[in-house]
Amino acid sequence: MWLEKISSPSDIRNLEYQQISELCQELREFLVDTVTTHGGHLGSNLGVVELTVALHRVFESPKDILLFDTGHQAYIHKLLTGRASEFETLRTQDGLSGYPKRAESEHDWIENSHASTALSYAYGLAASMKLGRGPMTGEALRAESKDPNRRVVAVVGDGALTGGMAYEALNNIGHAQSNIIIIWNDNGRSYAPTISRLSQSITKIRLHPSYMQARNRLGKVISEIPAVGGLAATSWSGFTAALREAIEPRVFFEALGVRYTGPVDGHDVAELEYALQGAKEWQGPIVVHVLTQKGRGYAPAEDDEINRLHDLKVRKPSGNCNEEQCGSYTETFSKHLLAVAESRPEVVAITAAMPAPTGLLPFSQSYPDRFFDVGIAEQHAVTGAAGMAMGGLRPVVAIYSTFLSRAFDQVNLDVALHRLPVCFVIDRAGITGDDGPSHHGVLDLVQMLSVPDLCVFAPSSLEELERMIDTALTLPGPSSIRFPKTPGPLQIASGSGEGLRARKLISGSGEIAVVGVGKMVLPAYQAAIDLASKGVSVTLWDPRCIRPLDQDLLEDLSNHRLVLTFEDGFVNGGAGDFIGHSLREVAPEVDVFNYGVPVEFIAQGDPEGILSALKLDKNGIADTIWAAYESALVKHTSEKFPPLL
Ligand SMILES: Cc1ncc(C[n+]2csc(CCOP(=O)(O)OP(=O)(O)O)c2C)c(N)n1
Ligand SMILES: CC(=O)[C@@H](O)[C@H](O)COP(=O)(O)O
Ligand SMILES: [Mg+2]
Repeated sequence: MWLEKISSPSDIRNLEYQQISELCQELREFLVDTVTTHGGHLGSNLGVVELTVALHRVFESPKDILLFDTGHQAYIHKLLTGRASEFETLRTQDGLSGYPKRAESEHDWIENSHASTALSYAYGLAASMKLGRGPMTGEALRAESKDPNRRVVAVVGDGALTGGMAYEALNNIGHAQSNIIIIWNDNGRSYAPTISRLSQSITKIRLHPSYMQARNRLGKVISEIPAVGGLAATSWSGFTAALREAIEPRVFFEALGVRYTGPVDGHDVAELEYALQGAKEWQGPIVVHVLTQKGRGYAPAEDDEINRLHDLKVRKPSGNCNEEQCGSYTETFSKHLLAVAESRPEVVAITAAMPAPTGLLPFSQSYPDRFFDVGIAEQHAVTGAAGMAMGGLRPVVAIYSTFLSRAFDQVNLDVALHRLPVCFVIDRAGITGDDGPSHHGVLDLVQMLSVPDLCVFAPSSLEELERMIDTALTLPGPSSIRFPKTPGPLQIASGSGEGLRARKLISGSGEIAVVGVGKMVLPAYQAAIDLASKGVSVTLWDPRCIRPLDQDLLEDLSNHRLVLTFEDGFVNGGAGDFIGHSLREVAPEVDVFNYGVPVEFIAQGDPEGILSALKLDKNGIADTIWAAYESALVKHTSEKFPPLL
C-alpha cells in the first residue's frame, strides 16, 4: 500500500518504476471506490493518473507551479499532496473541494473551474517571475519566486483548448516567448468527442497499438524531428495520411512560436518523465502533447457512450420535493424541445461542449443537421446563434447559468441589441451546491434583467417550463428561461400560466403579499399554507415572466402594505429588486423586502442545506413572512397608521 505513505510529492520521487506502477493501480482503485460512492468527476481523473504522478516526480511543486485547467481532473494531484485521508469529504460542506483550493494546500493555485483559463494564469505567473519578484506577501502571492529555474506548468485538456481564452493566451505566450510548459492532455473528449481539428488529427492514430509500437521502434527520435521529419515519416505504409495529419498540431503550435513535442503515451510514466524532463530544460514556451484515455482502467468510465453522457459522475439526488411529484427540469426541456422541433424546422439547438448535461443529446440524434456543438466556446455559441437568427433560424442555446456569464456581452449586444429571437435555456440556475463555488448559477437573473428587450422566464414547475418554451419560441425577440439542477414539481396547485401572464396562487387578506421566483414558488406556497393555519393570510404570486412584468400582478401588489420576494439568485439587481423597483414607481408607500442569495455568498455542499441556511427553504420563508407580519403589526399599529391586521 503506497498511498497511505504519501504525505507529499517528494515521497514518490525515489520510487522505482515497478513501485510506481503499483501506486498507479492503487490510485485508480481508490478513485473508483470513493467517486462511485461520493460522486465527482471519474473519467477525467482516471485519465490523468500516470500523468499527474510523472508531473510530481519531474517538477517540484509548489516551487514549480502546477496549474490544472478547469480543475476537475485534480483528484490525483490532491491525493499526491497529502489529502487522501480527507478524500471521503470530497464535494461536501466544509469538505474537500472538487477542484483545487488554495486554502486546502500550497500545491493548489486555480480554484475557478471555468475552462480555458490556465494558460492565461500561466502567462501572468511567468511574467511575474521574469520581473524577478521577491518573496511574495499575501495569500494570493504566497510562494517564493526568486529561483530562476522555477517552472510554470499548465495542464490543459483538449476540450479546454477549444475555449477562446486559450487561443488568446497561446498567442500572447508565443509572442512573448513566455517560459511556460503546456501539457496538452489530449483524450479526444470533452464530454462528447472534442470539437477540434487539432485533437481530431491525432485521434485517428491516438494510442493505436501499432502506431505507438512503430513510433517507439523509432525511439524518441521522430518526435524531435521538426515538421519536415514528420513528412519523412509519411513513407510508412498504413500511417501515411494519419501521420501527415498528426503533424498538424506541431505546425499549429510552432506557427504561434510554441515548441511542440509529442505525442507521448500518457499512460507510460517512464516515457512521460522523459518528455517532461526534456520540456523542463527547454527555454521558452513548449507544449508536450500527451495522449490519454478518459476513464482509463474502469470499463464503465472508458465507455465512450457513458463519457458522452457525462464524465461518469455519481450525483447525489437532491431537491425539496419527493420523487413521485417531481422530475428533472433538464429532461423536461429535452423532451419538450424534441416535440416542438418536429413541427418547427427553423428551431436549432446549440451547446458549448455539453450536449448531454444540457439535455440536447436526443435532439442531436434526431436532428443532427440542426444541432451545433461549438466546443467550450460560450461567446462564440451566443454570437453564432445571433448569426443563425439573422439567417431566419430560431436558435435555442442550452447553457449552464454559471457559464453564460462568460458570454454576457454577446447576449447583450450581439443578440439583444439586434432584437434577435434567440432563446437561452439556462440550466443549473441558482445554488448548485456540491460542484463548488464557481458553479453556482446566481448571476443569470441579474444579468438577463439588465439586457433590454429580453424576456426573462423562471418556471416554478415542469409544466410551467413546457409552457414557457412554447411562449418563448413565438416571441419576436430574445428570451431566457432559467431552471435549477434540483428536481422540480410537475405542477403547483392546479393549472399553469399562459403566455407572459403571472399566476396568483393564493389570495390573502390584502396586507401581506409574497412573490416566489421560479424554484422558490414551491417552498413559498408550502409556507403560505402553513401560515394560513396559524391565522396569517398572505397573497402568493408566481410571476412566471419577470420581465415584462404582468400589470395585474403589479396592481395587486400595490394594494398590499407589505411585499416579500424570494429568489434563488443574487438579491442585488435580481428579480425581487426588479419587481420592487417597478412597484415603487406605482405604489411608493408599499414596503418591499427582497430575499435571496447574498452577493458575498460562496460555498459548496448540499444545495438544499445551503438554501436552508440562507432561510430560502419552506421553514425559512415561513419564519421570514411571520417576522415581517409581526414587524408590520408593530409598525402599522403606531398612531400614524390604522391597525394593519
Ligand atoms: C467555460 C466552461 N464551459 C463549460 C464547462 C463544463 N466542462 C467541465 S469539464 C468539460 C470538458 C473538459 O474537457 P477537457 O478539457 O478535454 O478535459 P477532460 O475532462 O477531457 O480531461 C466541460 C465542457 C466548464 N467547466 N467551463
Ligand atoms: C467541471 C464542470 O464544469 C462540469 O463537469 C460540471 O461539474 C458539470 O456539472 P453537473 O454535474 O451539474 O452537470
Ligand atoms: Mg479531453
